[in-house]
Amino acid sequence: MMDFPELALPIIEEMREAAKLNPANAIAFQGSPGANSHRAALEARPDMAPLPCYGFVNALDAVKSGEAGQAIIPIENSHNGRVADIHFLLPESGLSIVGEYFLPIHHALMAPAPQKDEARPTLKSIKAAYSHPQALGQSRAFLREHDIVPLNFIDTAGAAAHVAELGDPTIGAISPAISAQLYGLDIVQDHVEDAADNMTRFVILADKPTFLSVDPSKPAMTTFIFEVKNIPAALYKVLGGFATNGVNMTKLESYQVGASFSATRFYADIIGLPGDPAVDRALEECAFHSKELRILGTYEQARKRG
Ligand SMILES: O=C(O)C(=O)Cc1ccccc1
Repeated sequence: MMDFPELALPIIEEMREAAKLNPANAIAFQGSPGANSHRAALEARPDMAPLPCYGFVNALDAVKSGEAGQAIIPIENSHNGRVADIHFLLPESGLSIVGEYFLPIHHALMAPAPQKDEARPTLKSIKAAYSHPQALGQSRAFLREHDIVPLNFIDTAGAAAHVAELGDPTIGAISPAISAQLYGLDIVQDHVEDAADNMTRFVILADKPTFLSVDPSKPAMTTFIFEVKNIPAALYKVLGGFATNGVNMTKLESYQVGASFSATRFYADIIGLPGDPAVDRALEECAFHSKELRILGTYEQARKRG
């Protein structure tokens, strides 16, 4: 299936109409109404109209085509690692990171409400549950403990709508509690995430960087990708530049480019912004040892680091 569940369509249509009134003031997110990304959009940009998009690529395309002024995308989770493959998507999209947002995440297990004199769904009666792979990963121990088979769906709220459409009381969804209300499901158990401090970091994207509007007196982050030259110790030398200039790197991830497995690209976050002499020197050294260096964005910290 390459489209939203039918049950979600009336709400989506309403949200699309609202976003169309002023596209520059719309913020695209991936998933059906009620998804975590929807809540992140409402909290991070309360004055903007959230625009639901089926996949991450559709959310980025909405910004590129001018249907939305910004997009909000989950990139990493405190307990389950990478979320969207933003490493691939973002450099290709040509968009810039203009902000970040941290959202505490809670999941509920829900299932179709009983018809007439049917029994209410219980932990024992649910055999399988649909959700976004991240939500399933964040509830792994809970699912195992209750012998519930995890089934992938493109987003958590869409999973809830899908389960409501299936109407099978043995098949549940792991989704934010609000989805139960939106799609008419029963909450079997709330807070099924394995870690109470489950947190997801989102990035906010736009077609123009906000580098010049970042207040230099406020703590900022800079995100960039680089591909080191294929010589021994190139990464060591790049990191040396950040070390000697006292620039704090808070994230470094590697990923393969193409099928040769010899070209490794890195995705990094540092504290600070270009224009600061220490950051400029470290980035210059990084560029010297790299085939490619691209800044994806400089933005104010949503949360103090270090
Ligand atoms: O499917 C959703 O609800 C999303 O927004 C993606 C997601 C899933 C789990 C945690 C954070 C974000």
